[in-house]
Amino acid sequence: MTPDPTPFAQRLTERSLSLATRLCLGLDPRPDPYSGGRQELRRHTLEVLDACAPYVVCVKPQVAFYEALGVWGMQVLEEVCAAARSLNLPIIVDAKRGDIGSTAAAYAQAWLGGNHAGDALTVNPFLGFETLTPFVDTARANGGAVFVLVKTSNPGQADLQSGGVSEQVAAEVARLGAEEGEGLGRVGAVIGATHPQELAHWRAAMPQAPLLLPGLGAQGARAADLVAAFLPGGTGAVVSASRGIQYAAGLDVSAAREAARGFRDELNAALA
Ligand SMILES: O=C(O)c1cc(=O)[nH]c(=O)n1[C@@H]1O[C@H](COP(=O)(O)O)[C@@H](O)[C@H]1O
Repeated sequence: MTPDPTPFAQRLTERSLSLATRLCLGLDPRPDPYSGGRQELRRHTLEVLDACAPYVVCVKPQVAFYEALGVWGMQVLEEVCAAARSLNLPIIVDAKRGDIGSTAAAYAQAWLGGNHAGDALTVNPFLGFETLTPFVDTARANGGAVFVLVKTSNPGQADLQSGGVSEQVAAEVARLGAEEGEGLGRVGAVIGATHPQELAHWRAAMPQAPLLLPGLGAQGARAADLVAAFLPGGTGAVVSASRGIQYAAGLDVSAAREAARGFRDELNAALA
């Protein structure tokens, strides 16, 4: 698979502006709702992708949901990524990887390398900034990007992410972005959409970072509260929802489409 040569952030911006959307479709298939078994899960997930594609900037499969289904699940992930590619949808693989440098290099090769499943990857900085290098280098070589966890959406994030730790990670993201030159770079940041009062701060701290804001819908974040995360012109950030779209009304694919359309419209109205 030949990677798209256009830098990832540019792909996001172009698609965002041409389709007037800032929504990222999370695809996290859970086994419970499918009385028809695995094939129903596979078919439904692909149908939701197809139905929602016109309303979203990009797609974000969380790999845990596919890993939990074993080898078969990983094949479904490959299918989801192949379908997204054929729809020209940028793919953020949400795997939150991080390890010592040599292992990080293997993770980077797995998720961002030549046979990559995706274009961008969420990465965990807990093992130190030196361990981000293989991810950033591999993303650079493939036109991809990384999204570094800076301030996650969950209540328990405060245990480890307060006390200046997130500030240090943000400073490193900003430093890496500055190395890239002008404009949005290939090193982005994850900021939970559940922290609306902090968004202006994080946007200013990482001026060149594309931001990924998860937490819309099921975790209680609201589109109207997220404007401060965006750059002028309403670019520079994408907001993701998973359960709130795929399972908006059971397994009803039309309801998933309407949920995606609704989130898109709410984000656009907030930014108008
Ligand atoms: O990196 C992420 O996407 C992420 C970071 C974060 O801080 N919080 C968070 O919820 N996520 C992911 O975003 C998705 C949220 O799913 P929903 O709560 O169903 O919309 C899941 O795939 C989470 O793993």
